[in-house]
Amino acid sequence: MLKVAVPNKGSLSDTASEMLSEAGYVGRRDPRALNVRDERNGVEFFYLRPRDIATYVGSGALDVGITGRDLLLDSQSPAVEIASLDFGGSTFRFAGAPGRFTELSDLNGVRVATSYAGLVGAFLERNGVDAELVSLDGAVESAIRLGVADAVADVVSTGSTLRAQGLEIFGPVILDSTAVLISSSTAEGDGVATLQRRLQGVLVARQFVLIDYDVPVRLLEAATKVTPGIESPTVSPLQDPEWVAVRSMVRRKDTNHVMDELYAVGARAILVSTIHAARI
Ligand SMILES: Nc1ncnc2c1ncn2[C@@H]1O[C@H](COP(=O)(O)OP(=O)(O)OP(=O)(O)O)[C@@H](O)[C@H]1O
Ligand SMILES: O=P(O)(O)OC[C@H]1O[C@H](OP(=O)(O)OP(=O)(O)O)[C@H](O)[C@@H]1O
Ligand SMILES: [Mg+2]
Repeated sequence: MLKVAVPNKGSLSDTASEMLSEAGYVGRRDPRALNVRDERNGVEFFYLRPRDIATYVGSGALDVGITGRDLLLDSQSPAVEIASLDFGGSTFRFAGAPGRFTELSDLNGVRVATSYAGLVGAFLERNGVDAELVSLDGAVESAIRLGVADAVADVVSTGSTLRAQGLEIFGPVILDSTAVLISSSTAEGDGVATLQRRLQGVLVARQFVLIDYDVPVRLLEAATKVTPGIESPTVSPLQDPEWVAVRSMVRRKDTNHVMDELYAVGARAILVSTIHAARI
């Protein structure tokens, strides 16, 4: 059985479980269950703290897992990222009192609070900065006001936590993070490939829509430039020999722009439908 680690709490847990369920796997009914066996798919899910997932997967105790790229790097585990899952996006940044710091080298000799000491320590070392790390469990933005640090390094999503504390981002981006699928460097085989393909299919179904339209044959080339699809658009004959029907996949976020452009080119009867599931 393929052993898969899933976040049991925190920002990544709901979407990770939703994606697995959309990919056809059995989820947990009891929110406190620590593991669930999905016999039909030959997978056992282990619900673990996101911070611990890279440790379990890196040790080979579990085959694959869903966690954050920042947590994977922080753990310094030998697990490897095998796919980006396109949710839980954040950046990892330094922040301090407005005007106090302008560049990375200003951190020499100061105290930096973080709950990602592995990630931040490695970044500072790579960049030749000698700062004192203060390791905290969370809510690190309070560390400056409370006097235990001069700067912080933390996850920034909307930036509202930093703003609320009156702190200002400075210095380079430490990391762009997202939820990722990780595997033990030794894990391979059909189970992992199937899981990866299924999750990829969920991403495609979430990110793309299907667009259908009719267009005069003489305008086909211009129209298919707007909707080139993933491989190539499907073009079908219509009863009227001067018109064809076209079907193509389009990024969901571009839908309305694409419809406007198609209409301007001369396409008509433009219909958009959602994709329920996909295997690309
Ligand atoms: N506000 C956020 N928006 C998006 N992703 C986030 C956010 N906060 C944390 N993450 C991501 O979630 C992962 C951290 O998981 P974690 O379980 O620690 O989440 P959490 O929300 O901090 O939970 P908790 O603080 O309750 O432990 C990291 O990969 C991080 O990049
Ligand atoms: O940029 P924002 O949208 O404000 O999000 C960033 C905040 O979210 C996370 O905090 P969380 O709620 O996980 O609390 P924690 O610091 O205790 O982990 C993170 O540690 C930041 O503090
Ligand atoms: Mg947190």
